[in-house]
Amino acid sequence: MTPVVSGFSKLSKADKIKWIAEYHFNNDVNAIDTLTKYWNSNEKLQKLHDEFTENTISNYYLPFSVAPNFLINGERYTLPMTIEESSVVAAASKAAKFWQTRGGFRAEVISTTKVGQVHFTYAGNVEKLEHFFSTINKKLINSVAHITKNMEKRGGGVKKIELRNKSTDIDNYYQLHCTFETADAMGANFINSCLEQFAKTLLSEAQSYSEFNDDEKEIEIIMSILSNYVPQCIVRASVSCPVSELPNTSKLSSLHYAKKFIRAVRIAEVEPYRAVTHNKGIMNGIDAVVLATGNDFRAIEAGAHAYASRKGSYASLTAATIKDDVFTFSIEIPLALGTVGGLTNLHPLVKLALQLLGSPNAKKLMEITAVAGLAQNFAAINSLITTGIQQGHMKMHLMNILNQFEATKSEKEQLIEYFKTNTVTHSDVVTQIERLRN
Ligand SMILES: CC(C)(COP(=O)([O-])OP(=O)([O-])OC[C@H]1O[C@@H](n2cnc3c(N)ncnc32)[C@H](O)[C@@H]1OP(=O)([O-])[O-])[C@@H](O)C(=O)NCCC(=O)NCCSC(=O)C[C@@](C)(O)CC(=O)[O-]
Ligand SMILES: NC(=O)C1=CN([C@@H]2O[C@H](COP(=O)(O)OP(=O)(O)OC[C@H]3O[C@@H](n4cnc5c(N)ncnc54)[C@H](O)[C@@H]3O)[C@@H](O)[C@H]2O)C=CC1
Repeated sequence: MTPVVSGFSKLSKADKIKWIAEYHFNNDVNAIDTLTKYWNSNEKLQKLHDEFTENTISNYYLPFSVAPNFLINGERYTLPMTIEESSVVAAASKAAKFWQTRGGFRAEVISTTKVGQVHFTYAGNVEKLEHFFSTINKKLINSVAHITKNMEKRGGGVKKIELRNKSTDIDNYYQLHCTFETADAMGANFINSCLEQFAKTLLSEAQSYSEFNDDEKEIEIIMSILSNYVPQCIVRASVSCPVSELPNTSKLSSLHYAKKFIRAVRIAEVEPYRAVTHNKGIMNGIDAVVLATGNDFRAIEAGAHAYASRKGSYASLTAATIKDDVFTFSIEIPLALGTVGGLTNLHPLVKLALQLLGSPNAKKLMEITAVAGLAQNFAAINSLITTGIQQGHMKMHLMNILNQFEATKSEKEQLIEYFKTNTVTHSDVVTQIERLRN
């Protein structure tokens, strides 16, 4: 068994690798070589990456791709996408190309309010707590003036603080439920700093509140933290066109296509097993743009899936309709994104990604990202209701399988040609490689 290590965090990078090699790889030089060959030859750049997180021993590459032809609110964009899965970028590009000749995507930010909470316990008279809160509400806001001063100049800051009584859920449990505007920042650090100060002010004011008895003064702060559930930080995006402009083939008329498409979305509205996969497809597009622009994809994922469950069961984040012979496909999703803060101004590729998008503010990035999700979902449903998902997905995945078998350039060329007219399956790729090699 690997021994317990103490002080690992304090070892140099070289010593960390030495330890890993000794206890996990039997000092195999190949393991050390794999870790070190991903280092950047530019020492300054490598140091920057080392310092993004802790105990860094190497870099983990993901492709940095682009999807062109996105027409959004009349402007043309090339989207940066960072994702490991084949066919996602191709699918986004295909959807963008399709819709750019049909008016493009429309997108609109509905609201940008974020939430944070101070969770505390208070064992005493509720009316007294409510009265106490009304007397300190302004003091709470004033106590964070040093933190909010610059944010207010940008039009942000604390919007409101409410006292919420949750004691029917958990004995003596209350919250300061606070709302914020954070301008172009995602806002986690800003909100958390404000909340921790609210908690301190709450405690100190309780100590000097003469109406409280000694027990009531013993408010206990459980925790102060922003919420990644942001149902008031919402963006909406849509595409629409006459039904007659939708794809049509000898097997499927445009009208039949539209009805089948709507049925596929309806299934994701009522059937959670389908909804989760449907929304996973949406997140293929969203996460790729979120990662490329240096945003927190865990926060985005958690918030999106919570929103998908807001009506009591997990459902589709997109909707589709036909009205007056016009097909409309839309998405509504919470996206607490930032174009400042976090890694946005630190990671050279993130900076480049934001420049590629024309240096958007947070609202514009919300619109672009929602569109990436909608486009991805359109491409996936288009495949699902026509050819099936495997045809296109496996066409894109072919190169990965060929690389797994270390196919030569000539083998690749021959097999790409062969699979132009044959469906790609893992087993047939193996058979065809063996055929070429024997
Ligand atoms: C894969 C395609 C796009 C092929 O589609 P196709 O019609 O065979 O592509 P094409 O070769 O005719 O090219 C048409 C356009 O597609 C794009 N395109 C095409 N190939 C490339 C490429 N190599 N690199 C970059 N872009 C590409 C590109 O825009 C191109 O235009 P062009 O550049 O030639 O003017 C299509 O089959 C498709 O959209 N499939 C859906 C794929 C998908 O959704 N993948 C996600 C992974 S599966 C999953 O995770 C989620 C899912 C699907 O389960 C969700 C759900 O169930 O809802
Ligand atoms: N639960 C969660 O989601 C948590 C996330 N985080 C992390 O926090 C980071 C995001 O926090 P932030 O406070 O956004 O980042 P941050 O603290 O790095 O930077 C944001 C700061 O930039 C400044 N700023 C400059 N120009 C601005 C403008 N135009 N608009 C707004 N602010 C401007 C403000 O001082 C603002 O507070 C992410 O890295 C995230 O992963 C941290 C804790 C918890």
